[in-house]
Amino acid sequence: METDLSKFNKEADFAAVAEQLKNCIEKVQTRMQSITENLTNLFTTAITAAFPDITDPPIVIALSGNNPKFGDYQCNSALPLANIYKQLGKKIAPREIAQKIVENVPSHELIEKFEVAGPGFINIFLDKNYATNSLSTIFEYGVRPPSIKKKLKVLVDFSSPNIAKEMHVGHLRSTIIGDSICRLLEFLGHDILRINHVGDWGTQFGMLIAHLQDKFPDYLVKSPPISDLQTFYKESKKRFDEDEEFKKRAYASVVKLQSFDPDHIKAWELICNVSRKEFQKIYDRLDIKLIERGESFYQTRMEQLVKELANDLEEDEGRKVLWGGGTIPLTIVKSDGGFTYDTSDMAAIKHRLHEEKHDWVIYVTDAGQATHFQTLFGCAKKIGVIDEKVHRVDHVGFGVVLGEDKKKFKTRSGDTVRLLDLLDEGLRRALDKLKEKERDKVLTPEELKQAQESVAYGCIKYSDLSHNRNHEYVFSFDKMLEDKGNTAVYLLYAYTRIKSIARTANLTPEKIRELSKTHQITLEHDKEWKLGKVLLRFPDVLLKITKDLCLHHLCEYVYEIATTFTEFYDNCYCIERDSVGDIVNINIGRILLTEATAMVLERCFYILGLKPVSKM
Ligand SMILES: NC(=[NH2+])NCCC[C@H](N)C(=O)O
Repeated sequence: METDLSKFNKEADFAAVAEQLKNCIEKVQTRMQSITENLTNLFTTAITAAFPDITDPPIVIALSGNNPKFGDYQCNSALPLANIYKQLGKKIAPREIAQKIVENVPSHELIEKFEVAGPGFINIFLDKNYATNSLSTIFEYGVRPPSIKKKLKVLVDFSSPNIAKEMHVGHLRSTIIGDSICRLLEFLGHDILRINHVGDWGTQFGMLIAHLQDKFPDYLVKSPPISDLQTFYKESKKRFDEDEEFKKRAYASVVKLQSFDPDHIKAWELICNVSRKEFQKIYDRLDIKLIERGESFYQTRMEQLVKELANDLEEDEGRKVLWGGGTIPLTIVKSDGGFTYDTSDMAAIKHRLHEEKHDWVIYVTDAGQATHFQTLFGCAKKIGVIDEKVHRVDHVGFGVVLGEDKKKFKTRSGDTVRLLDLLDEGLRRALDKLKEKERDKVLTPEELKQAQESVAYGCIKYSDLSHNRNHEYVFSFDKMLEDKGNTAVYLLYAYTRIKSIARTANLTPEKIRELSKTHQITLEHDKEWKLGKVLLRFPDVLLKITKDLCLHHLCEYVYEIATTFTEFYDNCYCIERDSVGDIVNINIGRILLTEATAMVLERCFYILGLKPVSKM
């Protein structure tokens, strides 16, 4: 390339180039490249250049199947393009289209070569040098997320149990799925607010407070002993159903509470605190961080909302409802003048999108509430609260939890399962499993305890996340504690095995990082290459999950890493020994690949809320 030096404004250009370079370096340091995104961009360029007369051409990039003959990725745009031309009355053979596309793809370090195959598939072969360099950056900068278009303010509404009622397995699912979504979006670099939208404001508080006042008249000066809120709830409910006088007082209490009468607020706080303590025990055990902002938070906003909506509300048998284009309306004001779950959700979404200016709000609840959220979103669009051009809202629904008998998850005696009991059982069963494998004989008591907790909580979280959340799911400790198949136990073991390889070779992670400066990951052997390519898909997997918020994609990916690693390890020596078992050779390139695998796994585990242990 020739440069006209007379036009070269040295300082300004130097500064511009330096700036560009700095940006490039920063990008490599903080972000990993998404192969699918890169290919999509390249093929968009190629197809628009080759076929400028087609607006919005189909860009279809997919992973090739298992046969290396078909390359690593495919562009399958030629066939649909041929169809578009056919409809326009032009006959062009798909193979010819494919050929023309290939000729127009700009050269890129990612791609070694293309092959047009069959009726017009474009097989794409990744470049090994690119792969080696890309994987090596992991040692220097760690496992990084892919680029995002814009840093978003995201609110995730999850867990959200109800005060004075039992937190049940449905809430456990919401807690696990919601936490994992937060971890993923945080890792991608978004700004996340984790909100526990607890049910702390319904009419049930009237009867609870009235009952509290009767049973512990000195509650304002002495904390009442109501550790067993369930029983307390049942007692007050019984009185509410049987005693007209009490019922009246209960209603009066709600009114007083909702107008913030200090004594009623005090009673309400006492009751909420009991539940809060119980919920926190679960969150601490599962290492879940959440900020409580319950329905009560919206009381004054609900009052305001009703005023603002005066012209949009319709009378319906004494109720005031809001239609949003769906089959049912939201009930904004009940016939007795009170507010509902709908009212608080409408006030909440307005607060979230307009006062707090979130770009994206995610609700994680059971699929049974799908209609509620559809209606909420429909109404919010209608009254201008959701602007589809700038806001994204998702209801992340999930199926019901079933027992091993495929019936609703219950204890043997038919009661709802207490979550703390469930976690305790997990701990017990995890310990049994570790003892069965005689791990108690090799681990220190401290290591054993860590392994026990990692397995117990890990298996509960993982079995939930690894199932497509849209389906119902059978809760089975036997299944989740199996050490074969896509289970937490299998994966945690796989991870410790991978970590032990370098340990056997006497190489610490620090030493391996040191070695990565002078040695390269090897991707020569078929199985090395296969594993390397799986690791490079990490950014793509994360981007895919941001679209449908289905974490099972990540679980499938983790499982694929573990099984591909096993294939590699069975075929490629990392450490060679002589006949008496002494180490005679360490293959550094393979140790590097092993460590990169462990690092990607660690990152995935983190997003899934699993805590790997290096010894198990
Ligand atoms: N904004 C919301 N509606 N969040 C979900 C609340 C879940 C509700 N408390 C329940 O137990 O079903």
